[in-house]
Amino acid sequence: MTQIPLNKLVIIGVGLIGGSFAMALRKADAVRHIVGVGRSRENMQRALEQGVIDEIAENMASALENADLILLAMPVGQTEVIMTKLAPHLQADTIVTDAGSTKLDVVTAARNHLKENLKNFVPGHPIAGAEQSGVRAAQHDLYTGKHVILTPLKETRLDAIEKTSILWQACGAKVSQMQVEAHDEILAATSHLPHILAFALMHHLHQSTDNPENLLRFAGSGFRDFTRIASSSPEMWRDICLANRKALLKQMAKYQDELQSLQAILNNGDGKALEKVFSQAREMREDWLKNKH
Ligand SMILES: NC(=O)c1ccc[n+]([C@@H]2O[C@H](COP(=O)([O-])OP(=O)(O)OC[C@H]3O[C@@H](n4cnc5c(N)ncnc54)[C@H](O)[C@@H]3O)[C@@H](O)[C@H]2O)c1
Ligand SMILES: O=C(O)C(=O)C[C@]1(C(=O)O)C=C[C@@H](O)C=C1
Repeated sequence: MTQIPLNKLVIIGVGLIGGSFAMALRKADAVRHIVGVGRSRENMQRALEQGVIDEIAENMASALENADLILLAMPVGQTEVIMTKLAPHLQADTIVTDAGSTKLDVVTAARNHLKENLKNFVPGHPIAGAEQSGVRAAQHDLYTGKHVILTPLKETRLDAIEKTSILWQACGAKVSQMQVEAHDEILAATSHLPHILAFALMHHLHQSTDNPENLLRFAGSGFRDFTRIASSSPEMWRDICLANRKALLKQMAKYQDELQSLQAILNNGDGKALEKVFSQAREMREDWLKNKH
């Protein structure tokens, strides 16, 4: 009989991401017992009833006792407080990993709080998700075929990285490694900027009309595609934008330059220049779709 990789898994923040990790590992027969640590009693009760977790933690000490692996899957703004709470109860061989969308802030919190257990910390980020949140939205196949980026520290134990990779692979994901700073720069461009643009567009429309129903009555699928991610959790995106604000502000400044350049082209009625920009943009997107793996 093959050995089950995890005897006890602890999920802190049993929402879309933590819940989906639990469901995927259970489906893969990779875990025996799952304990959830939560903020809202209602969400935790639902997680228990859905069979996503086996137990709601009474307190951090009992939750962490004999844990093989802890996944932090709450909004990144909660990382400091959670690390402060879990650090005193960590056992020497428990792996701690996370799913946060930003990495420098999370790694800094780990350096501040995990002390001798820093070697057990494997920072991670699944590039998979949705605009819905809460355990109700969790799915066992959320990570199938998706990338997971690990940003291990120089102190991280190799076997902890290996184990975390194996677990994400058991969820169906493709695991890569990256430097923390590179991660935050890249994700500012491909995830954080698009989200802030989608929120900004909806907010701009909200501010620009007294009659939103009338304005949006004939909005079509293009509008739906562009604004889907503006339905995402405001709390989660507040935390991400603040945590990665340096890289995000750089992207926003460049994006404003792009808009200004398009404004000038339009002012000049320069159809040739407009078509050139659109062609380059389309080509890049088509190549990405073709090569996506
Ligand atoms: N949603 C996405 O698309 C996506 C993708 C990749 C990574 N992430 C990251 O994963 C994490 C979770 O995102 P999500 O989409 O699952 O959010 P979510 O809102 O669905 O779940 C987060 C859960 O954490 C709980 N929580 C909040 N504060 C807590 C605390 N102090 N202690 C314990 N539980 C607490 C909330 O009650 C909620 O159930 C975030 O850090 C986010 O940046 C999200
Ligand atoms: O599909 C979505 O709704 C997402 O926003 C997922 C998405 C993204 O692609 O930007 C959001 C945040 C993450 O940290 C990773 C993935």
